[in-house]
Amino acid sequence: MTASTSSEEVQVILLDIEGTVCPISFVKDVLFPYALRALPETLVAQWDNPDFAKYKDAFPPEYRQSKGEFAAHFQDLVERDVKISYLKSLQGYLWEEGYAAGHLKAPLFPDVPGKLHAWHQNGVKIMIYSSGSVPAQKLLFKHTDAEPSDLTPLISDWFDTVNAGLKTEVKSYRTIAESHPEFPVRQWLFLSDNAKEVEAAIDAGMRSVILRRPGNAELSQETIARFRVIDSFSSL
Ligand SMILES: CSCCC(=O)C(=O)COP(=O)(O)O
Ligand SMILES: [Mg+2]
Repeated sequence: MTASTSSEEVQVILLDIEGTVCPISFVKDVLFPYALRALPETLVAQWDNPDFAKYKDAFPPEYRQSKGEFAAHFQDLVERDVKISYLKSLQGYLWEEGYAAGHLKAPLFPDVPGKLHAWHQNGVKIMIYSSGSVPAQKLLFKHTDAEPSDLTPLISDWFDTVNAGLKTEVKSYRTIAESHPEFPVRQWLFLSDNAKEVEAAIDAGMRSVILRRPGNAELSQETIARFRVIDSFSSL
């Protein structure tokens, strides 16, 4: 494969989601509002359901006193785009029905499906690392606008803030690489829109490239000077 940024072959492509494989607007303007709208009805129906306890009880006790306080805290976290695991876990649960009913479908950047198939065919492992929960990641890749829509068979492993840690921390990338000791860390390539994430991955020993996608925040001159920046997976 040609994803190499040096002479050694890349064996694992580790992918961010938002701003890398799909537009930020899908997450911020479609997924987040969908979960906000679904929450009140879900709280009424599920508040005392033991199956819902794993989502509810993960919230701090001070926000579990009433449905109103719970919903207000949820909304505050979403508005501040806080990447905290108890929020991400509940969002994934709230999106489930939307994907199943066909109301949600992930719009991938046009170069993404073809490249995922090509990497997979060439034996390169594709893994995901997103702040979105692993169940939410699987929903997104199962329900894409690609043909075929379900791309989950192409993905070898999934990482989030629960099983790996925060995406801006070097130790998270070490944890991920160490979970697949068959691939030395220098054979991993992490693709993300976020310079802090890319820096952390490089500090952990991975290779890493920044995606500059339509709708992403503008990159600083310093970022452009320090890191390799591409506009499409076709450049790899
Ligand atoms: C798994 S789709 C939802 C993505 C999400 O909730 C999010 O916060 C995006 O974070 P990313 O790490 O993919 O940029
Ligand atoms: Mg991102």
